[in-house]
Amino acid sequence: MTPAAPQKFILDECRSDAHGDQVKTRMTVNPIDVAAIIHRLAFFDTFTADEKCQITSEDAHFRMYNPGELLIRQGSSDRSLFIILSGNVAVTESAGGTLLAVLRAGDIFGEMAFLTDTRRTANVVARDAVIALKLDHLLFEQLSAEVREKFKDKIIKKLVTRLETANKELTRLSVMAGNGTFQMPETVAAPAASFSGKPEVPVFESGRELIRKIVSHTASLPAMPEVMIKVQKLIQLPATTPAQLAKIIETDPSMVAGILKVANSAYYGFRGKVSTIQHASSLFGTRRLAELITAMSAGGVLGRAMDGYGHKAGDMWRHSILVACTASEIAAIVADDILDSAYMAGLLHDIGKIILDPYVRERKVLFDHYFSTYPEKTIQEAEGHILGFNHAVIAAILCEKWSLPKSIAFGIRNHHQPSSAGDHLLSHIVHFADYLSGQTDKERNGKVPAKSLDDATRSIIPLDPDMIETIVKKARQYTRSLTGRLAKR
Ligand SMILES: Nc1ncnc2c1ncn2[C@@H]1O[C@@H]2COP(=O)(O)O[C@H]2[C@H]1O
Repeated sequence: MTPAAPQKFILDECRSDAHGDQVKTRMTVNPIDVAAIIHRLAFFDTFTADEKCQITSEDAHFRMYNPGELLIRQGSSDRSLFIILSGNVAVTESAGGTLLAVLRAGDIFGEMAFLTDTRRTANVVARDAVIALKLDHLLFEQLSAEVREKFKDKIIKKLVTRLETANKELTRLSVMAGNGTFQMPETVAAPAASFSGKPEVPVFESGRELIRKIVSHTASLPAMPEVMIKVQKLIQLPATTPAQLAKIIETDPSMVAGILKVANSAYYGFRGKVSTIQHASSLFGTRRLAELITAMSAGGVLGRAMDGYGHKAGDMWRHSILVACTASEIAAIVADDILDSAYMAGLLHDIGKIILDPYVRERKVLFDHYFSTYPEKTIQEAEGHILGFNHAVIAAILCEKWSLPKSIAFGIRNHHQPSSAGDHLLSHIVHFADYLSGQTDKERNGKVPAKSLDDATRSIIPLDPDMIETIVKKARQYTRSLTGRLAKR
């Protein structure tokens, strides 16, 4: 059956002006095109050709929206119903910016306010160029009783499908949170959305959506500290001297004090008091000085308190320095050509947590419940179950933004499952260093679950117990000399 094409057809293109107000431009569109779209959409398959013609009459409101344009604002009180003819829209909720759904051609939205005369429950934003049929009450009342009934049937079907999707999402979350054995806490197991108001329970984006969101917002990720950038540039040049490195920090009194404190610590055991940065830099030499400045400059980013992970200010910085030193001590034994990379990868191995912290905090109830069910599980296992990926995976995004060498990004990416990195030595070194540092953390704070050492790492880096004891001792002293305290999570 061929649908009757409307006689005349006008599209309103909506744009935001400089003040953010919506302005409409009318444009004529080939009616055959829209009639063809409507004919293809399953949504209209129960409508007769005459009924389709009624809908696409000259009074109908077909609209075009640009990518990013707001079709519905949460809390507003208009009551139109929308049917997407082409393009995609995102349904989000204002409080946490959570993505509730992505709707496509043939999907209907705005039915909640349309049916119940309540305020809009979510925002609806065009993801790309969208053409939609917008039916307000006036237009709806002008349609024949049969057509109105068919619309109502479609709305009911959509609501049923949406409820099924919400139920499936809840089941998926509970399965992800523990291979089907982990039960969601009461508050989370409640129905995801009542459709008569705000969702009672937060509906979180899937792992894939979350990664997409993070990747599309890289501008908001922390920048590499200025001092670190300068050090990285200088150490690429073979002729760089300790004095040139010292110049970077000599106007920063807290950095100078930090370097002098390390120079006078038991870890280095230099003879006599070191009281100038020039003296300290000549004693340290280029590589050690570059490491120290890098570690200190990372304090601003790594030293933040992280509510989601329960790290107090300074906790992660101390742990990172412990892993950095342990990794470079291991590299000194097994591959001294990657000493610098080992230190850097060790220092930044947990940097993905900085990006994930707000999302972990948002899902705190899930994490708390996971750990109360499985106290021996590690944070990366909890992330895998709840988010679908762990912080090491997400660290690669920041490594790219900071233009770090690919090998460092790869070593960080694989530090929790080094066997997936084959014989990539840096991945095994960072894993070994994190494992040994985890033991220090556990000694200091019994609540930290023990990390296990991958068998592949054990055979690729066969350290004997004496070597391990020496490495751990040196790394603890080094961390103490830099931070004043031992690493503690
Ligand atoms: N979880 C959800 N999944 C899909 N669409 C939704 C969801 N929550 C709200 N919406 C749609 O977003 C619209 C916002 O305006 P209304 O509240 O009128 O109607 C709402 C629904 O059509």
